[in-house]
Amino acid sequence: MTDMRLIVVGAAGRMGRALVRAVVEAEGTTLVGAIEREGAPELGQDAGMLAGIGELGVPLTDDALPVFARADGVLDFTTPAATVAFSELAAQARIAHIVGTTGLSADDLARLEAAARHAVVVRSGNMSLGVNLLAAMVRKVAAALDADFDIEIVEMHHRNKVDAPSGTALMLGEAAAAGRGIALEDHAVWTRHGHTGARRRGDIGFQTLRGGSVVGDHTVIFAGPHERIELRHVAEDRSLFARGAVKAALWARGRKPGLYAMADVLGLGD
Ligand SMILES: NC(=O)C1=CN([C@@H]2O[C@H](COP(=O)(O)OP(=O)(O)OC[C@H]3O[C@@H](n4cnc5c(N)ncnc54)[C@H](OP(=O)(O)O)[C@@H]3O)[C@@H](O)[C@H]2O)C=CC1
Ligand SMILES: O=C(O)C1=N[C@H](C(=O)O)C[C@H](O)C1
Repeated sequence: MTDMRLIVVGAAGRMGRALVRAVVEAEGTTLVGAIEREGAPELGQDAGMLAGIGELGVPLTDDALPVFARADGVLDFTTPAATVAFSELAAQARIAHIVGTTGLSADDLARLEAAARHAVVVRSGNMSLGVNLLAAMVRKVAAALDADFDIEIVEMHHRNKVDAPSGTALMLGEAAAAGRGIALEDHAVWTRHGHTGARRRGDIGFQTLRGGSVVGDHTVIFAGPHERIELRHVAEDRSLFARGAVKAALWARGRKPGLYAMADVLGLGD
């Protein structure tokens, strides 16, 4: 089979550069385009040079349309607004859209779902094997324990992260809620400050830490009477997420249009 032709959007970003390296390193994929936002200072620069792997002959451009027309898939770790716009382009071009962007609103998600009627969309708040396994474990543990065990989710990320809680923390919260058979939005506690009163039975709490260069730490705590279970994942390098995204693109090739999750790619679905 010929190589899958991939585009990286947001190619000058932290994840964008890791994605360029992952596409070049993977077997069966070729980088055919690198997109950045209009006015970005990196436009015209070579994607490989920016990613620290030498010249690839792929200059960064803000003219997405012709690039989408010659690709099979797009890897997108950008911003919610950009991701929604790229989902429409990917749907028109009928190419796979791999979405790692977090902080999407309900309206953004509805627009991704609409795009997924025409093309394959794989979306996950975390593309690593470890976190997707962790989510499956959290669901099982939450199903096995009753509300005598209080669930708290703690995450820490680098100082430049703009959304909170992290997409991964939300995923883990959804997994815990699914295990318990409750709706997360009815039980989530996003912040605590001041005289909060005692903890409400069955709530799922979120704590967000930001600082330094932390790639991504997540802990799910089940705190019961006289004992505590803590399930933890530590991401050590962004290449982890980038390799997951390339794996998702290869999995998406030739598949029916629809909205899929990384759990589908990894065979961890229900
Ligand atoms: N699902 C997962 O496994 C992971 C998800 N993420 C998520 O990925 C996203 C990006 O993270 P990160 O790389 O750290 O962020 P960065 O800010 O470093 O990168 C985002 C890039 O997208 C660019 N961009 C913004 N708008 C557009 C546009 N319209 N067209 C093209 N490019 C655009 C930005 O340009 P500029 O800066 O010039 O605005 C920037 O270069 C976040 O939502 C993060 O949470 C991160 C890691 C793993
Ligand atoms: O912004 C990041 O850096 C990360 N974002 C994702 C999230 O919001 O969970 C995944 C990873 O933890 C890194």
